[in-house]
Amino acid sequence: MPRRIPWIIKYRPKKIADVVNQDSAKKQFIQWLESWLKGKPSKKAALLYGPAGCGKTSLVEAAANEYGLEIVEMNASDFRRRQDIERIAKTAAFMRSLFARGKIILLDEVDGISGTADRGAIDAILHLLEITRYPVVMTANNPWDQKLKPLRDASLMIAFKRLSERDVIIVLKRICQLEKLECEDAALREIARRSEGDLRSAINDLQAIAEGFGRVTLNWVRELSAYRTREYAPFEALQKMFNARYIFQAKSAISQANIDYETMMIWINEHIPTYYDDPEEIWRAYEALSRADVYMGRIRKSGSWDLLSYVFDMMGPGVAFARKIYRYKWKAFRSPKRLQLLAQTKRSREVREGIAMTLAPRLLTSRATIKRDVIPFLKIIFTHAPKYAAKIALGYGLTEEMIKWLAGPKSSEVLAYYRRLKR
Ligand SMILES: Nc1ncnc2c1ncn2[C@@H]1O[C@H](COP(=O)(O)OP(=O)(O)OP(=O)(O)O)[C@@H](O)[C@H]1O
Repeated sequence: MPRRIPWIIKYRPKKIADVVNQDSAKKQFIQWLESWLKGKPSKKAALLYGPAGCGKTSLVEAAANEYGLEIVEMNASDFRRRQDIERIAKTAAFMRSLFARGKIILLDEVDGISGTADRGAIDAILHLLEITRYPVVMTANNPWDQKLKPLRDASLMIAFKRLSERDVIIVLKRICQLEKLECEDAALREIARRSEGDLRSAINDLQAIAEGFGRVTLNWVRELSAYRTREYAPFEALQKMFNARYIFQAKSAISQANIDYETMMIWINEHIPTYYDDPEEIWRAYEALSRADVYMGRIRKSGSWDLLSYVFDMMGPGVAFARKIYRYKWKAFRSPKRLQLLAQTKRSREVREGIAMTLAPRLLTSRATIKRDVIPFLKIIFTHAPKYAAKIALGYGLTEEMIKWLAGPKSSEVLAYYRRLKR
């Protein structure tokens, strides 16, 4: 599959003038930025707020481009990690060296913090504002949560408007021209109407249709939205994914499965050989799935959820288009063995977890250590020394279910002593 650049990246505004509409926001922002560059900022931070996909981040990027500034960026999921805030704070506090470029510190989606009940993150940002030598820009869809009041008070508040259908159509038309795409006006109007002013989603729809069908017609726009409105059971999602004719069908089948994407990955992993029998197709499908797994690993490590779209690209289209030619094949996709095993052992794993949770605070060690080092010893004691085991169970407050789990065939003996002691 050729490497695909998302159009929201390819057609990001490069200059301030490319940011459609938002004249008042642009004016306020540039005045504020210039006050910084002259060394006399009116406020240390600006908080750009407004609906999704209306140009907040785009304006910051375009301005940075025009003024030759570097963007140091963080998004809300990073705010919970203190060391990251400190890393930014250090960057912000250091003197500008002779050759270093000026910087803008961008804290995207600060409204993500309000849900975390994390006062520490707000304090860390306020501290950053005290020491910064660079302009700090925050963005939010909804900055009105009570928890964000200290940030509002410390910032110049700049409102962005929801883009009109007309604005959205202007941008879509430009992209169609640059991509030399055949586009029906009615189709662009429909994409714009459905986007409700979110240009990001409108551009993504345009790209999905263009790549799927080569032409942008009203019919294809309707087809795409019909695909979006359903949830699929996993076996149904696999059927649709493997038999998809178009990239967007494979992708939406996966993203609309009614299970989480990690479980979906287990389903796909098990069923690649169910669907494919050509070794090269199997190899290519696993290659794509392993890339999805690599992206998932990066998301888990860094919290960069914007990579999730690539996970879906690899799991869905990547696996489905591993085929050499298109042919419809109906296959029965059963629940993966690994999931069945996990379901069978679920209760047992819960009891083991319960023992670890009960013992960890008493033995002043981690749950992992209890599971690794302590439980195996307890099992030996519970199966060989019932009287002693009963005393341990009583002393540590283990439940009868936990005793049965630890004692196995000796359960009745240990329980008899335990009940006697309890009386
Ligand atoms: N006013 C605009 N003019 C031109 N392009 C825009 C505009 N608004 C959005 N876009 C396009 O949509 C994409 C997403 O926009 P952007 O990241 O600026 O949205 P945002 O307002 O920061 O949204 P969010 O609150 O969801 O982060 C950009 O890459 C750009 O291509």
